[in-house]
Amino acid sequence: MTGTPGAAATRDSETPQRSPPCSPSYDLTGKVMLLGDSGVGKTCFLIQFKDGAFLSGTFIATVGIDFRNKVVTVDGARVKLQIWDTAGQERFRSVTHAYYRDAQALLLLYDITNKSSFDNIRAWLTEIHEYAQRDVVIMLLGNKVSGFMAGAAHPHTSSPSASELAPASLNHHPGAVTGHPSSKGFFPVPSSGVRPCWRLQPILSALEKLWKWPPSGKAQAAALEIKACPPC
Ligand SMILES: Nc1nc2c(ncn2[C@@H]2O[C@H](COP(=O)(O)OP(=O)(O)OP(=O)(O)O)[C@@H](O)[C@H]2O)c(=O)[nH]1
Repeated sequence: MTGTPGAAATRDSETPQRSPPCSPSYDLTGKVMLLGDSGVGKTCFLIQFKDGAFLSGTFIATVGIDFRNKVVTVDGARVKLQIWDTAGQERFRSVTHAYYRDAQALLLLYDITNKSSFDNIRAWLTEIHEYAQRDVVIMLLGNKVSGFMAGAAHPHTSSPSASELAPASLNHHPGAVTGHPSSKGFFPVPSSGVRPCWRLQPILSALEKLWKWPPSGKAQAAALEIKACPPC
């Protein structure tokens, strides 16, 4: 005789008893990565997204990679954003490259007070084109807007043109994304133009919803180039 005493036997013709499936607390999920030089504010950006707080104090560089989830409701759908914070330091690049492949959106940050962080955008784009999906949406975000006046010309938007950044497909959002107190009154605005692929739209809408911090004030953002949706 085989079998475990007391165990319910199940014949092929019978449907096994299963516990009801857990209903996830979201309808859609999207993987988003934060990229950019060390010190541009990626970790602060993530903390601001997740907890609505600005991480001030001593700068502690990220080691490797970390992520946080945030569920945002967009048009009645619950979108779970899995936001990955990567280390900006060169020595961790081989670790972070492995995570690019299944990301739907990449937020590429630079520090508007640090020109080299902007100049390095091109190098970041080269890496992105090598390791990320071809149709990934890339958004360029200018951080640390302290002292930057709403509507004023952005220090670095005049230098690179869309064609200079090509073949990257970017939405350019200078803004106070990390919520530093001196940056209040600014936030990136959604770009207009070609709508991204329908598959990515809920994820982008969720991101844009998160960006609407703080609720008052607006910064004018220049859309350098907008990604055309490849055929699905
Ligand atoms: N003035 C100002 N400082 C900021 C802002 N965002 C971040 N910082 C500061 O910039 C420093 C670096 O921030 P992090 O978020 O740790 O930078 P990071 O890009 O994650 O750096 P790595 O982990 O090395 O890649 C910290 O001292 C922050 O307090 C901002 O909007 N304004």
